Amino acid sequence: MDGRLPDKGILKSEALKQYIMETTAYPREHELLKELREATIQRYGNLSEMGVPVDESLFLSMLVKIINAKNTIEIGVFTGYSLFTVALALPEDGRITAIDIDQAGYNLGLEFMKKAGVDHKINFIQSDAVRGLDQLLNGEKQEYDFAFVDADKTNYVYFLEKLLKLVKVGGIIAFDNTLWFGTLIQKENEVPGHMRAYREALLEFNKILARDPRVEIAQISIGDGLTLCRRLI
Ligand SMILES: C[S@@+](CC[C@H](N)C(=O)[O-])C[C@H]1O[C@@H](n2cnc3c(N)ncnc32)[C@H](O)[C@@H]1O
Repeated sequence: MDGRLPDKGILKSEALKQYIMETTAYPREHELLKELREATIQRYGNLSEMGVPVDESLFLSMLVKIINAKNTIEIGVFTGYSLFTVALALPEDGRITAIDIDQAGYNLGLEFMKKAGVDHKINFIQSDAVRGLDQLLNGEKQEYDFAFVDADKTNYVYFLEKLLKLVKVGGIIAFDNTLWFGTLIQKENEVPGHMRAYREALLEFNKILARDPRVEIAQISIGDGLTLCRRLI
């Protein structure tokens, strides 16, 4: 993703966003997640916005615990804020398979995951996710309890198809950025050019999900929009 991004998130009141962060998110942020967030800003500047926001991380952490997830998968790691969140939330013998085409971001996050003693739960695969998921499907049969998808939005339909084979019935597939900075309700010409392809893809993806009988869905208005899909069949 290149070019400057508008302020992240669907909440358009900066004051309310700040209130949420300061009252309920930052006070509960794990010290090492905070350190990773700061290191990400230092290294990546404006692109650090790609990491999930702190309030969404707290939500993901609670969700993973509520469903007693043990074996999970993540598509789109960057420096690993969401990966580290899930690694902390999993039990000691929990496992996350994480796929990203880029390894440099992950290497930054790994330092902090090692400090927290959760790196043994992570199996990082440097690969294009389309190829990575195909390899997982062709390998030893695994059943995942939870999947978090935060990679290229033009492939969300493809990721859904593959994950519906990898995540167990009753498991959750969470798709991030499904409201794409709130641009889905804007006219195309009001949206910065570099954000239009993902806007188009997400408009289509949300429609496809709404009529897919294989999943129960819930659109969560947190961060940049998070859609939970529970596999039904
Ligand atoms: C929004 S960032 C992920 C942020 C991360 N979840 C976090 O909380 O820090 C998207 C990541 O997806 C990766 N990515 C994009 N398209 C991909 C693809 N087709 N296959 C694998 N990785 C991809 C990018 O390299 C980038 O690191």
